[in-house]
Amino acid sequence: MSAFAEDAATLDDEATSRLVDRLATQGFAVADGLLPPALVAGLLSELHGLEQAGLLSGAGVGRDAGLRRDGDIRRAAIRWFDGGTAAERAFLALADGLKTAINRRLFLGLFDFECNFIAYPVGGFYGRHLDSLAGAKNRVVSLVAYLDPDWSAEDGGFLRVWSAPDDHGAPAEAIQPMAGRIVLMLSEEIPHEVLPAHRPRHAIAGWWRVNGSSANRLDPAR
Ligand SMILES: O=C(O)CCC(=O)C(=O)O
Ligand SMILES: [Fe+2]
Repeated sequence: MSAFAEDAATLDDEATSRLVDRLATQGFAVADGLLPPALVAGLLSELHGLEQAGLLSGAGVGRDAGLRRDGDIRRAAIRWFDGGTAAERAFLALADGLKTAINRRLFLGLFDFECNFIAYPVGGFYGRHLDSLAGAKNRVVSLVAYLDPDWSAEDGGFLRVWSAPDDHGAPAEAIQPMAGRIVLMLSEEIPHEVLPAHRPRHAIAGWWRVNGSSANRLDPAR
């Protein structure tokens, strides 16, 4: 019955290879139109349901350890995917297709994928960070997907990205979190931040990791 049957969601080959090319040359890449609109709507309504049911954690009120740990850098609430809905499974299937395309182009040996919903309240933000800390070779490529329709520039919440860990100049790009837009970043290379959102902001963030045995041989052939 769902409009996003798992097997119906396939990636457009050309758009995917353009995206992965830009990831390879630039360290990050943005694409619109790869996620089917019905899937984006389904994921947003799932996230709204989780919010209403009080099933997100770290909602910015300082009650749990996770929030105390990063409360200064992030004001948002999350929920890990458990693959329990058709929308999650369809998204994971698309992520798997992206993984194949990235591995083919960059030889990164991406292996598994973890991902969470993120809900930023009004005033929510995420300070500048790298998704993978130096020395911890875990997260190699980051994927962010945006879910909110009609996001305007006045709504804030831009994702600012820099081109290298030691780049403290002006951001390379400020990405407006439009519904259906996805962003890929090399997790160890691209610092990024989420500017304060002026309306509730809904996203998915996921990370591909390498498996243990290849974790010390990260060498994008470029
Ligand atoms: O919400 C976003 O745009 C980015 C989220 C992010 O950077 C993260 O979860 O690591
Ligand atoms: Fe991040």
